[in-house]
Amino acid sequence: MEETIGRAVQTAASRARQTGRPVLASVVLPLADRLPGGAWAAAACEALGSEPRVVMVAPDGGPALVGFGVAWQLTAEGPERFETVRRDFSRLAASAVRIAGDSAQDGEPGTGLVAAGAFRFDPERPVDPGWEGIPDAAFVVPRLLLTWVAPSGPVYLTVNVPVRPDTDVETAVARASTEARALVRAMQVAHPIEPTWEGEGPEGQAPAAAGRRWEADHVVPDGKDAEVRRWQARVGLAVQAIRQGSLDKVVLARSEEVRATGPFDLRQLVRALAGQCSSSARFLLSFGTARGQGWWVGASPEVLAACRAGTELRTVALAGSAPRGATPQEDAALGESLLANPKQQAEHRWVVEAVREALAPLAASLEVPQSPRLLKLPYVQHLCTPITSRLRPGRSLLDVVAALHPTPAVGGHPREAALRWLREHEDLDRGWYAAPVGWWDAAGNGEFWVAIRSARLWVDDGGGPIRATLFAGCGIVADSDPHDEWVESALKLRAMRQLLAQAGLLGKAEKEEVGARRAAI
Ligand SMILES: C=C(O[C@H]1C=CC=C(C(=O)O)[C@@H]1O)C(=O)O
Repeated sequence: MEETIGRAVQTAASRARQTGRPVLASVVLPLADRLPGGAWAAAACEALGSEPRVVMVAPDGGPALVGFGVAWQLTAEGPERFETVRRDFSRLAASAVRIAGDSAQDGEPGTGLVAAGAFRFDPERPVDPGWEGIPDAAFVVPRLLLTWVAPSGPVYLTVNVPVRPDTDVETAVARASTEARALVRAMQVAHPIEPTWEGEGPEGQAPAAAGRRWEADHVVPDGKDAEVRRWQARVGLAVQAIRQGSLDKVVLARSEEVRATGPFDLRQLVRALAGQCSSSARFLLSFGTARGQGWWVGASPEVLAACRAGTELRTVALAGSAPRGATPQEDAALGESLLANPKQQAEHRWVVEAVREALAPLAASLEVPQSPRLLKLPYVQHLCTPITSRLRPGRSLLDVVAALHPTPAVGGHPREAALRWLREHEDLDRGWYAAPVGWWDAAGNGEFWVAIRSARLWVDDGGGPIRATLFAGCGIVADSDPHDEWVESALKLRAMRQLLAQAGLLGKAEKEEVGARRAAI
């Protein structure tokens, strides 16, 4: 290992001295042939005692990435944020020294040069204090990166070393090798963490736990009347604007502030994330804010764009929601009526059409099913249309992300009218909520998800309990009912409340509910 890292750093140092600019040395090493599913979380929890900077786990057995430290940072501001980080990353990759050591495969998805991070939803909206100092695009190339190409497939370790013209090669190699060895040792003793509950039953099967059907009186907490009224008034305004013809659909979001009642342990949070619904992409990013240390976590069911080898493209239209039923019969009936509901179908169709339109110049041969299917999650079921295609030559995943965001699943239709309406009426800075979160690599692979079912956690500089802001939104169309939309948003917030409860951050009542769910499954 040390020899391979040494070779890469030595070459990068010569290149850096020649050009007078920093160069990244990147080495990919196979770590083990096979490690059981769930081990990605163990690595993050046990390794080094240092906290992971990024955790990104694709749904349903896609690649899982756990990154430590920062070798390179890519940031950008403003509407051009997608193009800026794409260009900066391409430059970085063009000058980098890359070695796939031993029997490591060059170009395995999510190995080597990988940038992981998040974008701001709307750079044109004024920034609230909670998001102050956080760039509109914030990506890192981690110093150490563990990649599970598939849950029980090979595991790779990438070591990235930034090398400046004046870097002392010996010191840089020794440091990188020591860090890498410590991580490998930690991995050997790490115990895989299996998900504590998978969250959803197989499609068509009703969830086993009682109480999954959240009626309005369960989800409207005491003392929140004023908030409910404010929300309903805003939904009313949106419906009015739609009926007057200024837009067809707008997705209205709200947030919920929670103060932790238990101590914060990042390992617990990562464990809880591992236990989240496996048909959602799990992500965790740690970042510094003006207020102190922060984390951005979520379990999103919505793929914005995923790409393999620079060509194969996958996205999904996800919009239209119903609760889960308490019995298989009720669950199936709720699903059937969602599929047959013209309001929900219209809400969904705007997304499918917008995806078609946005992809037309970027991708060829779009495959779009005639009608949506159901995606069943622990508390809600959605209308879902998976879309596949091939990128046209010269186009990149970041071009697709820029073109798709925000889809009418999180913004509205027409896009610009919806964004203008939101800037004026939504009393919330979404920050990274509902914006693309994900990673891409130098070999044309990458995955971006829409950061819904997400929460921002932070601890003030002075210490004290962790605070969390949970986000959820609902698509509003001409015949939306403000009360139903409140219930729907409360159901969506449940995913993150459960996560916080499982991480030991929320109180007894939430924990008991999780306990009941586990017992029932
Ligand atoms: C905006 C969110 O959900 C979107 C994704 C699926 C279904 C949605 C809906 O039915 O409104 C939303 O478009 C959210 O969860 O915060």
